[in-house]
Amino acid sequence: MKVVDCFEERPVLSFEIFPPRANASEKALDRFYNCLETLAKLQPAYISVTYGAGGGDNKSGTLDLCRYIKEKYDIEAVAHIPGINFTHESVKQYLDQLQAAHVDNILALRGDLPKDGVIKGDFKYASDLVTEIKQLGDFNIIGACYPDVHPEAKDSLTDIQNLKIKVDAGVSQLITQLFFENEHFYQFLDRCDLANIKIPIQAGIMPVINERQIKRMATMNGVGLPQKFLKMMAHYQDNPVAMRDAGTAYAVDQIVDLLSEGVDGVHLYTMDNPVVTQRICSAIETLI
Ligand SMILES: NC(=O)C1=CN([C@@H]2O[C@H](COP(=O)(O)OP(=O)(O)OC[C@H]3O[C@@H](n4cnc5c(N)ncnc54)[C@H](O)[C@@H]3O)[C@@H](O)[C@H]2O)C=CC1
Ligand SMILES: Nc1nc(=O)c2c([nH]1)NC[C@@H]1CN(c3ccc(C(=O)N[C@@H](CCC(=O)O)C(=O)O)cc3)CN21
Repeated sequence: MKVVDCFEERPVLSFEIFPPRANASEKALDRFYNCLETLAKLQPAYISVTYGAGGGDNKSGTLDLCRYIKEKYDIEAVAHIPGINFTHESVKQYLDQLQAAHVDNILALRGDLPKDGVIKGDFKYASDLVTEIKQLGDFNIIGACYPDVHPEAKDSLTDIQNLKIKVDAGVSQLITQLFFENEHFYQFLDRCDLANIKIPIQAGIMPVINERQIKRMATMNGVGLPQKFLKMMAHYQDNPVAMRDAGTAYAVDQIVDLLSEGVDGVHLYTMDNPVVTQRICSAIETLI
C-alpha cells in the first residue's frame, strides 16, 4: 500500500526507527525487538526505517526490517534510500529487492555527506534519485524538507526552489527535518504554499533523550534551539531521567500546538525508545 493514501484521514502519525548495528549483541537485539513490539501496538500509520543513519552502515538491515514489519505486524514500512550511497546499478538491484518484499514506499534522500566530502555514489541530490526511482518502478516516494533551511542552501528561497524541483520529480509527500520552534514550521508552510508545493507535509518531531545527541543533530543540520529549550537542557543535564521527561513534555507541547493548527501529520523520530514514544502517544491519544 502507498502510505500517501493515509492522508485521506488526517492527521497521520508515523514513526521512524533505525536498525540495530550489524554487530549488535544479543541483548541489544532483544531490546530492539521488544521496542518494535511496543511501537507496533501503538498502531502508527507507517514505520520508516533509516539506512546508515548516525554513521551506521548496516546495509541489509533496512530491507530485512521493512519486510519484517510488514509481515509480522501488517504495518506499512518505508525504506530510506540515501542516494550518495548508491550507483545506478545498485539502486536498480535494491528497488528490485524492495519490490519483491512488497515494500512500496521509499524516503528518497541525498544522505549525509561523508567526512572527506567525497561522494562515491551516482546521485548528487535527492531529486536525481527521485527521477531514477520514478523511471524504475511504481513506488510511493517521500522527500525530506527543512523548516530551518538546509545548512548547505544559500538562503530559504533557494532551498524552497530546490524542494520544488524535488517534488516535481515525483515526490508525493514530505517529512520535515526535526525542529524545535513551531513558528519556523508555519513560516515554512507559507513558503511551500507560495512555491505551489501542495502535497501533504508531516512535521518531524524528535523528543530530547540526551543533550549531546540533540546538540550534534542541531549543529549538523542548522536547526535552531530556542532559549526555552536550551534552559531546559541546561537545567536537567545531570539528571537523564528528568531530561527525558522534560524532553517528552516539550515534544508533546509542540505536537498539541501542531494539531491545533491542523497539521497534515506528525512523524516521530523515536530513536528506538519505546518508553518515550509510548508516553507521547498516550498524551495525544484523544487529540488525534
Ligand atoms: N529521516 C531522515 O533520515 C532524514 C535525513 N535527512 C538528511 O538531510 C540531508 C539532506 O538530504 P535531502 O534533503 O534528501 O537532500 P536534497 O538533495 O534534497 O538537498 C540537499 C541540499 O542540496 C540542495 N539541492 C537539492 N536539490 C537540488 C538541485 N536539484 N539543484 C541544486 N541544489 C539542490 C538543497 O537546497 C539542500 O541544500 C541528508 O543528510 C539526509 O540524509 C534529512 C531529513 C530527514
Ligand atoms: N542529517 C540528518 N541525517 C539523518 O540521518 C537524520 C536527520 N538528519 N534527521 C532526522 C533523522 C534523525 N536521525 C538520527 C539521529 C540521530 C542518530 C544517532 O544519534 N545515532 C547514534 C547511534 C545510535 C545507535 O546506533 O545506537 C549515534 O551516536 O550516532 C541516528 C539517527 C536520522 N535522521
